[in-house]
Amino acid sequence: MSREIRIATRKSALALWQAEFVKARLEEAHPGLKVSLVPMVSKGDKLLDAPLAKIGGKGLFVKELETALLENEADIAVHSMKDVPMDFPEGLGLYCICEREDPRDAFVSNRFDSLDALPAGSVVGTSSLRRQAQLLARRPDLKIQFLRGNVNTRLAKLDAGEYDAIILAAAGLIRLGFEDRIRSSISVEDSLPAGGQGAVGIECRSADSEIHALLAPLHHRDTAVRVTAERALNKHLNGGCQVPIACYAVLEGEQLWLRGLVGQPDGGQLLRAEARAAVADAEALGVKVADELLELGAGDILKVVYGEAGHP
Ligand SMILES: NCc1[nH]cc(CCC(=O)O)c1CC(=O)O
Repeated sequence: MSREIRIATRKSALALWQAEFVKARLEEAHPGLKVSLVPMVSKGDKLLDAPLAKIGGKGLFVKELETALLENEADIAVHSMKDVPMDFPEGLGLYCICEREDPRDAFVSNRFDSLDALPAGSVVGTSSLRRQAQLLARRPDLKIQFLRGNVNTRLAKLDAGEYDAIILAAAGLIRLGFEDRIRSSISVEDSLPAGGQGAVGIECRSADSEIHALLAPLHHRDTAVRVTAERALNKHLNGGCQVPIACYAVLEGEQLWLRGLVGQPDGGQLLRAEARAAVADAEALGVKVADELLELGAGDILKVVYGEAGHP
């Protein structure tokens, strides 16, 4: 194989880890293949200090990478599936989803072992409305304080004493070698994850069949069907990881079980729905659970959130 594969990637530690992971897997699957990284600074990284929901627009982290693909400056882009918008620009698509890492949220603290061990009034850092809604529903006494930045920055802010605990995706911590910082994993029952959490996906040009074939050994079918159902739910609710929508699918044999949740950011109300369907109906399952959430009143909650975040 004479061709080189160029991977467009953000420069954050997690993005670089994921790009290096895909590079290593590609080299392993295709001995002799040349794979290189094309690091770029994304608009989301430049705006790391502003609340994401307020600067608005899904996929802030993704756009620059897509431009590089369209302008043929790179061949593939590696994404956290949780951050990938539902729709792709003309000429691009998602052609590979790798095996999912731990999908749960993780409780990280230097003083306490778990959420339940936090004294009343403790300060918990997260800027995810999804995490905030579920935390406050269970522990209305907690104070949620805004926390952004990449994984290293967030841990540094915890260590500086600004928070009693912070909540992060377990997957990011594990990938970056910070597994020992996880004091307890929060069950999916207590904190339903964001759609796609823990999974890495690969975007490339739709016409580049040579790349599609090279990516095939990295594709993990079980993860892909689960994430397909989750993304269908998100898409139907016009959601992303910056809104209080959670969803999580698991396989029970050849049957998919999808749970979804929409919550008021203050935890006052959590709407839940779930359903099962055959793997072949993954997308329809996502739409079905989303529709059930809408019937329960999810639209009213999301209208307020989108309004505040400046969405249409
Ligand atoms: N929204 C940021 C983001 N996007 C992906 C991950 C890491 C975990 C994953 O792959 O889902 C994180 C950090 C976090 O939420 O703690």
